[in-house]
Amino acid sequence: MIKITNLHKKFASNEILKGINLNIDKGVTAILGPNGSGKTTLNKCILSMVYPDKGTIEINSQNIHSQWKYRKGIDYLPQIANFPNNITVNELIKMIKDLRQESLKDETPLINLFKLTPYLDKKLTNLSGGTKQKINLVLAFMFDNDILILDEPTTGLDPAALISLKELIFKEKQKGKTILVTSHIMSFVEEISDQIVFILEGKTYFHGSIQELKESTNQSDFQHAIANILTDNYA
Ligand SMILES: Nc1ncnc2c1ncn2[C@@H]1O[C@H](COP(=O)(O)OP(=O)(O)OP(=O)(O)O)[C@@H](O)[C@H]1O
Repeated sequence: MIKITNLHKKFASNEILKGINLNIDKGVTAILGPNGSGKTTLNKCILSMVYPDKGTIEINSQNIHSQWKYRKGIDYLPQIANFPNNITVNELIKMIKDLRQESLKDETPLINLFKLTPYLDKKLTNLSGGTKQKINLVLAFMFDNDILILDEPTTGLDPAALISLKELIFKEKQKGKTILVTSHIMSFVEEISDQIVFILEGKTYFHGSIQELKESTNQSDFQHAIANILTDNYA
């Protein structure tokens, strides 16, 4: 379980998180909110890639402040992955394995799932955006930790890869993992999520199930429920 209490973060005078309180349980939790609302910043605080100004984050009842070992227990798909462009896919996979030095699943089923075999000896610079994203997904799913953070996992994926991604997420969820997903694709969010967190103006505006969100916004359709929050607050 991830427990976030009174989390604040600002960049210079730009206040992004203004007192986030959240308890994130096992299953799939979607972190939603408008562009720039702080979803990636929240993910990075959980990973200690960004240090909060105030507040605490506990993972399995341990405060992560000044800790680093806990990060080995989190698999992460960044929104933008910057790897050296002149190495091959095989070299990248080996590099990440060497860096993380931990038990991992065999990546071959993931390579097959995303049909990446023809690309293994190609340099990253020669790959399309969608193919790079599939490789990033392999890198995120090839370890087997209890927490998985996926920041915009659908970016650039073709429909077949999108189905494969959904299957993967379901499989990992069945294992009892805690999975955080950030996405602007509401149909995807609706299919995979158990819980929705909506961040607005630095605070947790809503946390609950999709059904609860529909009821609280008086909408029968998920996409309209989300749109309703935005128009209510920005119209
Ligand atoms: N390292 C940084 N330095 C300065 N400002 C930053 C930094 N990281 C993020 N920001 C700012 O914080 C705000 C929130 O960014 P963040 O990426 O967390 O939003 P987001 O909700 O993930 O957005 P999107 O939906 O567009 O991906 C933005 O205004 C961004 O410019």
